[in-house]
Amino acid sequence: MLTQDELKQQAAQAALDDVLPQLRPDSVLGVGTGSTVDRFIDLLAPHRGAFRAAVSSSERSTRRLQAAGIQVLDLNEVASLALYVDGADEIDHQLNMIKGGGGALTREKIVASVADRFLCIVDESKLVERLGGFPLPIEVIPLAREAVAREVRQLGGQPRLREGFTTDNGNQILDVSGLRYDDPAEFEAVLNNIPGVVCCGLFAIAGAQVALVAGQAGVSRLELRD
Ligand SMILES: O=C[C@H](O)[C@H](O)[C@H](O)COP(=O)(O)O
Repeated sequence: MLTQDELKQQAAQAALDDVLPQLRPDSVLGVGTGSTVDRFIDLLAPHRGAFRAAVSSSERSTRRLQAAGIQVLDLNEVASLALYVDGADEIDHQLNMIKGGGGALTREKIVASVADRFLCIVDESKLVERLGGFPLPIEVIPLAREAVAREVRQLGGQPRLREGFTTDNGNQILDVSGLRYDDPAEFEAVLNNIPGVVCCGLFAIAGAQVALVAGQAGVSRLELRD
């Protein structure tokens, strides 16, 4: 029986196998955040000569990429990204995701939005029939924290401030449990519309195109048709 850490390693290896043939000397790769992506970065390090640079979605990943000798570009310096690789806290079979367990959701959503293709790497514990078991992270402007919390309660959620945590953007996170929604993209838009919400951890308006899910029986590939 493989441990969750071993499955994350397998997902990262599968991502590397997927990504490497696509890299060109001028390629810039979008890189997400989290323990699964950390493994991907470590596997990518020996191949740093095969591509130009990365765009990172967090200070944490930037430090790890730079320590691996991979150049990190500011997103403003990049006109397009062919590919973005990131983990998720939950993913459903339509490749909608909940992200932000590590608090990097806003930069992740921005970098992902620039990329042509989102490759999600997860262990099988993250694959769910319906999103919502994992409390939904919402990044908020600090002065709007209570106002957003009230709105979220109106929507049926129970918000909880992530104590002692500040995002890379200087904001706070509300982790919201108890939310029920049938249409993740529609609900993402509702949350986006609350004043003071910087970003919510639902990635459904633009989800992943491909997911590599590492399980006891191997890595399966879930792909959305265009
Ligand atoms: O903010 C963090 C990100 O959204 C991560 O992609 C997510 O939390 C999954 O992280 P991990 O690979 O550590 O489970």
